[in-house]
Amino acid sequence: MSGIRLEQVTVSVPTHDGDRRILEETSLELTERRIALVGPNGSGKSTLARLLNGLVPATTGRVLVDGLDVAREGREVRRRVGFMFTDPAAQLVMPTAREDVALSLRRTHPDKAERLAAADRVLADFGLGGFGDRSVHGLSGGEGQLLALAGVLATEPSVLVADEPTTLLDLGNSRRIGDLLLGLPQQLVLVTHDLELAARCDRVLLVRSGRVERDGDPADVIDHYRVTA
Ligand SMILES: Nc1ncnc2c1ncn2[C@@H]1O[C@H](COP(=O)(O)OP(=O)(O)OP(=O)(O)O)[C@@H](O)[C@H]1O
Repeated sequence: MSGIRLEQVTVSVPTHDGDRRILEETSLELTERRIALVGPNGSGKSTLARLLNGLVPATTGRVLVDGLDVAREGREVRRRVGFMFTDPAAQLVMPTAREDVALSLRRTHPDKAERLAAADRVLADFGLGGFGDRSVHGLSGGEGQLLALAGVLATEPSVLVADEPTTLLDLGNSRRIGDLLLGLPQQLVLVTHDLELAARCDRVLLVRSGRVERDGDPADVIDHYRVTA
């Protein structure tokens, strides 16, 4: 299992009346396979998640993934850390489903014909067998999220960070994607408002007002969140 380490990390953003701290000093060691970040809107969950692949830079402190400093070795870190957005439209960039997955396979399959054939196999593995020629814009929310997950996993990341991946989905698709994510062999860092899903993780962090307020056993942390929400 890979290891994520935050060393005295803060995040501040510039505003019209000076810098605003959106993540207070945070030090963490994340080694469990499935980790959920829960907490109120605007508490800093996405900020914490985005630090892990450099989408948000640390203002002070360091973020390390498998010993690699995200600020210095961003390229190598992004190879290891896949990121899944709430809205699949944010990450589906090619015209068709096949081409979109193929884009993720560039490194492992330099030959184009082989790459497209491999993309079809990936689509079939995700239950999207007949979708190769479909436009990425014409997919339903659940199909789009499945395709986004197929694409990010095709890059063979050792960590998957998923920012509210089930928020836009109906109950059935939400379960399907949730089950898929929790069953992955990779380390998963999941931002979610779905407390049932969070409860199935190995560790839960409650983020509130830019700090990790509780951290540990899912049932304990979720109970605390419920009574203090
Ligand atoms: N680039 C930015 N510039 C200014 N403020 C920002 C920026 N990014 C985040 N913030 C603010 O930082 C706070 C934390 O945002 P963040 O997106 O991390 O919260 P969150 O817990 O993921 O929220 P939600 O559950 O609503 O998605 C919010 O008040 C947000 O408005």
